[in-house]
Amino acid sequence: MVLCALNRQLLRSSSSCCVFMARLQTSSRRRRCLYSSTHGFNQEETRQKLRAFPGGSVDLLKQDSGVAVLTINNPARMNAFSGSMMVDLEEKVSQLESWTEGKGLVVRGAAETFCSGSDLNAVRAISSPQDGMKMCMFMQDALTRLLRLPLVSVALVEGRALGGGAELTTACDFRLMAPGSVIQFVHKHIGLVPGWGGAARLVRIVGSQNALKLLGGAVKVDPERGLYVGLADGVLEADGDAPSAGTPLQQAEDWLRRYTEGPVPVIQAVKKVVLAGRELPLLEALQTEKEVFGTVWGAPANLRALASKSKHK
Ligand SMILES: CC[C@H](C(=O)O)C(=O)SCCNC(=O)CCNC(=O)[C@H](O)C(C)(C)COP(=O)(O)OP(=O)(O)OC[C@H]1O[C@@H](n2cnc3c(N)ncnc32)[C@H](O)[C@@H]1OP(=O)(O)O
Repeated sequence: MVLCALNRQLLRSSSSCCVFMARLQTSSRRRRCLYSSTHGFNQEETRQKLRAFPGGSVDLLKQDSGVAVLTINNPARMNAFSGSMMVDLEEKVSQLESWTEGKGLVVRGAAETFCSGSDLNAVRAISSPQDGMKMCMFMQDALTRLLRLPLVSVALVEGRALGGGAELTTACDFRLMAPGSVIQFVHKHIGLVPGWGGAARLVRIVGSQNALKLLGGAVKVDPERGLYVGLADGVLEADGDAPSAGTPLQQAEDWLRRYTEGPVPVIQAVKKVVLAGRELPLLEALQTEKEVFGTVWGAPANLRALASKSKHK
């Protein structure tokens, strides 16, 4: 009887793991958005509404190394997200979802500061609660898909990452902080809570007690505290201390290289199996791991490695 139940569970998990794999592999335009009309959400309609709040840009540089750089670019507003930048972000995530040669991603802000969240002028102008919710759902979808990219991603935090900017750092696999930088979930100070998925991701990164402290206390997280609570994965060298270390972007790319060195299909497979382990119940995660394993077993990188005599350190 137990075996039958397990078989039924495996069958159920097999179908949902295929859905998970399909979600990872469908082309970006066909990818299912987190929200639909049943939630009162229409992505194209929201895109048009957001475009009514112009300013700044989100720029994407895809490099031959397989590492892309996404820059939040609105320095006159401390890289605050205008409405059109939210649309830009979603479009760049779509491009990255279709980038078959991608292995890594650095997310950073222009002019040596990260991002100060939503453009408060746009927030004030987004009058109706319904439109506020649509912005929230639009950004939750974009940031969830950013985190689900089959790329190893790192947020390069210089200056300040505030509000939605702090939430954006949690939509990357890792966070590197420059000396003097601050990640602060300031939402409480404006009578809000995170809305772009930052609370759900923060609990998974630092645990519920630390998340409650960082949100409830709107705590200024400097590099030392970031390392202590597990929000930061590394601290950059200060410019003057080690000129050989290079610019903050060079340091971030050097740091990322150890986790993206290798064939594209293998690095993408690594991210997919970790994603499954992070998001799925055990049996579905195991099924997805099996599916992903099947894509690399006997593939060129595997056969080349088996044919070579070199020992792996
Ligand atoms: C779910 C996300 C959430 C939501 O949408 O509900 C949010 O993210 S709400 C926004 C949360 N962010 C903030 O509350 C940060 C607001 N900004 C500041 O606290 C300061 O500007 C700071 C600390 C980022 C920088 O202070 P500093 O004194 O160094 O510079 P200024 O304040 O003079 O800022 C320079 C210039 O940038 C404009 N600015 C900065 N942040 C924003 C922003 N979020 N929206 C719009 N504009 C912003 C600021 O107004 C200055 O412009 P100026 O024309 O000189 O007034």
